[in-house]
Amino acid sequence: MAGHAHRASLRGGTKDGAESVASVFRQHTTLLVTGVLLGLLGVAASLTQPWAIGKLIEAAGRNESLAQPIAQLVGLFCAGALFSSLQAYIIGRAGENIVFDVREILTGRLLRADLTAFGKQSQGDIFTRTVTDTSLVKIALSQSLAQLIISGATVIGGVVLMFLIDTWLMLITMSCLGAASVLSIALARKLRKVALENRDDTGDFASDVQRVLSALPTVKASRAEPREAARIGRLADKARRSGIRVNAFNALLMPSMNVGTQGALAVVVGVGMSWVARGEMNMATLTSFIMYLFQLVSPLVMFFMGVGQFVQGRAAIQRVDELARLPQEGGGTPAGQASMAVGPLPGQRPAVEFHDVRFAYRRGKQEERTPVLKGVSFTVPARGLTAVVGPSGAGKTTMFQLIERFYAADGGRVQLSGQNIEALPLDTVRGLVGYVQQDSAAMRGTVRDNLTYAQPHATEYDIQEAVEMAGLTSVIAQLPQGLDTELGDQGSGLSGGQRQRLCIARTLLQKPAVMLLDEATSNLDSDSERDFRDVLRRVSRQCAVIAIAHRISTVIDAEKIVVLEGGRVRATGVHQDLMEHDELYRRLAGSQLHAGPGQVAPAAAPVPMEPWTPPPALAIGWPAYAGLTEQTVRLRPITNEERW
Ligand SMILES: Nc1ncnc2c1ncn2[C@@H]1O[C@H](COP(=O)(O)OP(=O)(O)OP(=O)(O)O)[C@@H](O)[C@H]1O
Repeated sequence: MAGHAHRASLRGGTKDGAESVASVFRQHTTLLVTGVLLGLLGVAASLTQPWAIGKLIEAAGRNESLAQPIAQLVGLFCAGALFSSLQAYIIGRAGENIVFDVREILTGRLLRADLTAFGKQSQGDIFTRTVTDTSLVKIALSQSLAQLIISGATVIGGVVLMFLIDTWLMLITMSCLGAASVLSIALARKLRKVALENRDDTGDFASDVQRVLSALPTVKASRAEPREAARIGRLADKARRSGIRVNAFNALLMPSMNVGTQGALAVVVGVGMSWVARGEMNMATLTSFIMYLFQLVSPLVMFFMGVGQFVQGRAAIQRVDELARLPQEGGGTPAGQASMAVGPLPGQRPAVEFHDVRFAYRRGKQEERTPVLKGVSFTVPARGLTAVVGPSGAGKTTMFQLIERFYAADGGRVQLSGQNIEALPLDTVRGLVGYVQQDSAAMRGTVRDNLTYAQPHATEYDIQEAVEMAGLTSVIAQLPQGLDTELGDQGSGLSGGQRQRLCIARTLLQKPAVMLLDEATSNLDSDSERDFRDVLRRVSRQCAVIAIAHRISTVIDAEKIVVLEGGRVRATGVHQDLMEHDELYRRLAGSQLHAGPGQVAPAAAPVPMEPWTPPPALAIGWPAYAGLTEQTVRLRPITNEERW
């Protein structure tokens, strides 16, 4: 429980992600310490073995019974094997738990990352850090750390016992090992540097592969395969070269220790045998000493292998911590936000208000700002269709991103039904606002998964209604498994227009209080677009619909049109007024907005607001809004009486 509470606090708002890997490590110290203790018992068992062999040799020399020394020796072998396998299992288990927790925390922080900060990271590098680097963290914090402690203890224990056996022989051994250790430590330092370079190079390689794969049709259409293959090849080669350097230092690390131990062995055997020949040392003592020296070789090698792995793991820990430090949305307190109670939002206020809103995206490392919205003010009524038109780059989508609170305004105020959206919990804002994006975001998974993504517990009835309203019924009927047909990445398997309708249905199912449509009809054919206009009319009686429109047919139906130019509201009004008084609107209506024959001439009469009863088959089950309230939209199931 404590561990979970701790993890929750980490997810919820660690200011400095650098603590996260260390904190996870601390949660697993009990298991790790148990593993290390078992390993130390194994060390004790193996350190006693040369002593038992010495006893066996002495007993044989004295012609005594060998049964007891042999039994002792076998017992020590078995105990050593048991303890070391238990230690390996427990440390391995702790390692898996560590990597699970690190990945869980990292995923949580990535999903709640602030979009400005997230946008600066390459997705391939994020992927490498989340998958590969976390595996290295596991190895560093479990296996190599345990290996360092256990083999370190074996070496220390062996050294102490060898001192007790013969001080001079041990001093000779120490001087050989000391020289080798100095070299090994220098190599380990260098290894850490090249390991970090290699992790970065691997991240760059992964980023580029991801970049190309996500735009594969563009690559093919541009005949860029050879260029991309060469470019990715160069990055792969850079990773290969730094990988070889890592390997070279790793390869030098162990032999440097081996040379030290082998040198020590040669000297000890030579000196020891001459002492035995002169009768200054007995054979059993020399055998025990040499056995300890042999026993020292493997732990010493393991120790320096552990150093190598730990050093590489530290490079990975650094990269994971950097990623965990990504600034979080809404101050990084999503858990608190989601559970915060919100009072009812007043019903008579406009659904959305922009008051002198200013905003600039931050680009590059220096966070250079180019103003995009330069004091935008307008209001959107609680019901009805508001169209936003303007030249490309005017800031229309940016306005939507501020309403969704993907970004915070630099100045001014964005209000949802009279409340500053900065003061509302993020979860509430995103529950109230439904967003059909410009590029119709669909995902790998079934059509049903895609439809119910914002409303996972939607009933079959609601799903059918949304599908019907979005004009998807015949499309789904033709799919091999209907709603359960699998789609590929980015919803491949459907046409652009079908994907767009899928996203519209998803948003309809969410029953938002404010629906944002970013060129949502751009991929629809004329018939589908006409049907969708009918849907819009019905939906806009239930909630505020704000549509970025490039078709005049959408715009002439609007109760209000906002003309945006260069990050400023240039004019607002209805179609006929704007045609008469706004030069840009007239130009847009004549060119960029596409009119079907006979569609432009009459100014559309405003859609009446009186209650309207739809045919039962089309009722989507929207709540009858008295106003925008957390209760009606998010918390309370919709009753039959509330359905329209
Ligand atoms: N993530 C971003 N980072 C930096 N600049 C951005 C980002 N998104 C948009 N911009 C810039 O902000 C400006 C407004 O973009 P926006 O997408 O809001 O325009 P728009 O009016 O919706 O255009 P369009 O009709 O072409 O979709 C553009 O100059 C664009 O280059």
